[in-house]
Amino acid sequence: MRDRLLAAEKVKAIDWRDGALHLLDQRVLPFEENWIAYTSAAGVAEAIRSMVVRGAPAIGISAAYGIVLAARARIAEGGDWYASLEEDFMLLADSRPTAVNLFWALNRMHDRLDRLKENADPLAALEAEAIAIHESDREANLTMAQLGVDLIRKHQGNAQAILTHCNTGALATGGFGTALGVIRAAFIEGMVERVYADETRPWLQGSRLTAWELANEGIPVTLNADSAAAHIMKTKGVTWVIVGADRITANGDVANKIGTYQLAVNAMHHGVRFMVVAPSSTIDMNLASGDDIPIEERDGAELLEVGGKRVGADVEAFNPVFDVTPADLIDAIVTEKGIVERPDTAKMAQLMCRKRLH
Ligand SMILES: CSC[C@H]1O[C@H](OP(=O)(O)O)[C@H](O)[C@@H]1O
Repeated sequence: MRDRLLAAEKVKAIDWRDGALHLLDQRVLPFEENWIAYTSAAGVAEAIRSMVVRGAPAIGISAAYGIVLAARARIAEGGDWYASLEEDFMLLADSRPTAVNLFWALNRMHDRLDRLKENADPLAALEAEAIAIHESDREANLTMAQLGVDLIRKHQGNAQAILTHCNTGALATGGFGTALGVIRAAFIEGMVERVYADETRPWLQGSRLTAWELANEGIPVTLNADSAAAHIMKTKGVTWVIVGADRITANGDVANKIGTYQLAVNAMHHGVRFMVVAPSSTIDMNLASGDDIPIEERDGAELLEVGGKRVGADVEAFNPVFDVTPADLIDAIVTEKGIVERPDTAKMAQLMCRKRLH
């Protein structure tokens, strides 16, 4: 199956080349495909904050390359570059609060720096680490896609209709996608009749990004309002809700795009299985439960405007962009280390002790 999946890799959001980080500007997709080149940590931090690049794994990968850019600049400045680099680590860490992949990637880059051998070339080491983070996410995507398909086969044989939320595809990751990677693989294996994609207000990752990715590959996708999801589960033969994650805590609670929690409640009510797909870089064993996850609130203008056009009255707008789904509403968490069905603290701890499967 892996070869079939590799052949299906079409879109990418991140490109490290000629010593610069090139990001596909996701604020203007699907209407424009515009790449922006970044050569500074400050630029990458702003790209993450303003969602030029978004998606938990993609944010972490971009931040890792941001540290390479920062180290190059600090070394060129002269002086104690190691100390001054801390400022760039903090700048990138402050870009968005919820996706733990950002902090996982920055910690991994810092750890590489701290393990530098005497007389080693710091730039070469940091660049190799960032590329390894990128490549390992791509590999994790492929492993999770195969595991997710096996899980669907185990429970359904064929997945008639799947509902998904936000964008968890190539645009949110280092390659094939997390939840959307499972959906892509299931389609390739002839197991998907239709994908229902929540538009995912207010930033419209579903209608602008997921619908674009799936339509480009001939995967049957129907766009729906977020508020139609429960009715679709009730009337359209949906067998799985498959979503991504931005942070999974030690007990299996999952922070993901706002609207995920209500999908899980509705899935439980309608007997629809609920799958979360995320690499282990999304698992934060330092947090006991989802109550401790910082939930990003963005500018209310994102609710009051679409495409720069006002769509709401002049009132205060509350715009939390993530919510937390409790573990007891989740049927399975699929990672590159394996699957946890009916997650709990003990099972999550066992998972994190495992090696990657591929
Ligand atoms: C592959 S995980 C993508 C994850 O990130 C999204 O959030 P955002 O678009 O705000 O970065 C959403 O929560 C997705 O599930």
